[in-house]
Amino acid sequence: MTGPNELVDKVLAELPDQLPAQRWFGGKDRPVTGVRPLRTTVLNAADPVLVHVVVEVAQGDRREPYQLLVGDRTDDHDATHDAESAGLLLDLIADGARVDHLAFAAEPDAELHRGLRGRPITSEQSNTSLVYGSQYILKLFRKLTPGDNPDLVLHRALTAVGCEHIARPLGSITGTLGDGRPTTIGMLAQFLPDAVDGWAMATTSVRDLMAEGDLHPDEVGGDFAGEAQRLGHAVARVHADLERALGSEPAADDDIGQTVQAMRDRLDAVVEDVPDLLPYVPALRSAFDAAADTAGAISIQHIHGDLHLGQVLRTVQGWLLIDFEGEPGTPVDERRSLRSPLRDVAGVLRSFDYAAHQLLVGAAEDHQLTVRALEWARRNRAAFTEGYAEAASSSVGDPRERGRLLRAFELDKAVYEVAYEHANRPEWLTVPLSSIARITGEGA
Ligand SMILES: Nc1ncnc2c1ncn2[C@@H]1O[C@H](COP(=O)(O)OP(=O)(O)O)[C@@H](O)[C@H]1O
Ligand SMILES: O=P(O)(O)O[C@H]1O[C@H](CO)[C@@H](O[C@H]2O[C@H](CO)[C@@H](O)[C@H](O)[C@H]2O)[C@H](O)[C@H]1O
Repeated sequence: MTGPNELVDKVLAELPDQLPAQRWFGGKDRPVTGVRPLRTTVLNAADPVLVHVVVEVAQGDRREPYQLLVGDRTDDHDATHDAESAGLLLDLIADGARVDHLAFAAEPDAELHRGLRGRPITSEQSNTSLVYGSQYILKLFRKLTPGDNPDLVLHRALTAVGCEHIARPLGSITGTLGDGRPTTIGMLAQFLPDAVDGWAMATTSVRDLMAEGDLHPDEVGGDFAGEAQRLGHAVARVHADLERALGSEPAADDDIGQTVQAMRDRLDAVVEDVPDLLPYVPALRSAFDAAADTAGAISIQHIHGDLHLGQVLRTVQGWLLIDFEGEPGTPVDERRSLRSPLRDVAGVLRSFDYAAHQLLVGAAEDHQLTVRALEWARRNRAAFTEGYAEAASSSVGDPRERGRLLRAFELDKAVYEVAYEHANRPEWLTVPLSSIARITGEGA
């Protein structure tokens, strides 16, 4: 039998080669130059061996902490793939256990069942989520950001005001990184077994449309516009609940100036890594400048920060928003700051564009399908903004009346996506790039 220390040594020795293949590893854009353990905590010494490890991944000057769960039950020693090891984590939360620097806790009024086995969800994303029966989902944040994770903070705030469009938070795991700051490393929430994510629903609708080449989006059975409008209601209500829970304030001229400056800075940074963006830089800059000149009075508050169709779930009780962590590639202080809710609206609008065009990636040019994709995106974007306007709080108002600012947020998001796709899914780079070409009118 291999002991905890030997296992950890083996895993750490193999990690530099294995990281680039992990969906959750956010540094695929440059080589891993080193991995060193920061904290190693044995959660179970034997049968199954379960060790929590915080590692620091170095990529040249960039150094970032990630968490691993190491075990002896699976060939790759990733204990998140072992049902019994995953079950131990839930039991530790239910028990309110403390092991070394790790504090496991249930939320104050949550009554948790022990003894359930856990399985990783198949659609692995930036983090690793484990599902227990049809009851709970535990998200283990892979890249660790010192401090309370906005996902947990905003879920708690929304629960406190009775928000109906989120999954209830049920527990947490907190650790301590190098500087001694408590850091959220896991969040347990109510699992919605009947949920279908918005991306799956939207892309099914697009597929149905593409299969009926000569019909328009409002003529096919899988029309999504009604759902898009209801999603608009849900997003507006979550914004109103966040405002009720945590307040809002009018943005000062400085804030708008800084927001637009951050867009320009992001553009400068991304174009360095992705020269394909170069032809669009002048048009992007003037769209950002136009937003600065015309922003007028805007209200800022806590927002979702990375809203897209993969972050919304359709359940029998309506649309829910998940994953309030913000963009994984954005500095955490910016993610925790007060921002315009129009940013989230822009995120969903981008997502409709993605859903419409993803089937065309790598396919031969087909005029008919290109026109249908544009029609689908236009119809659903309009339905979503209409729904949002119907339910928006008075401080946010109708996004359609903030055209230039919304366009700038959309383009800024598309620039972020260029960086994200370059680092994670290079074959998808054409999706945000062709959107930028369309929106700025600079040709594809
Ligand atoms: N409460 C929930 N009920 C059902 N499924 C969920 C729930 N929360 C998340 N999921 C599923 O897990 C996936 C990943 O969750 P998410 O919070 O977006 O993690 P990540 O930060 O890794 O992107 C989602 O796309 C969704 O399919
Ligand atoms: O869900 P995450 O927090 O991991 O968000 C990251 O990954 C997303 C992709 O999984 C990425 O979203 C982009 O692709 C989506 C389709 O897969 C599309 O619906 C979104 O509009 C588009 O932004 C997201 O940007 C990234 O932060």
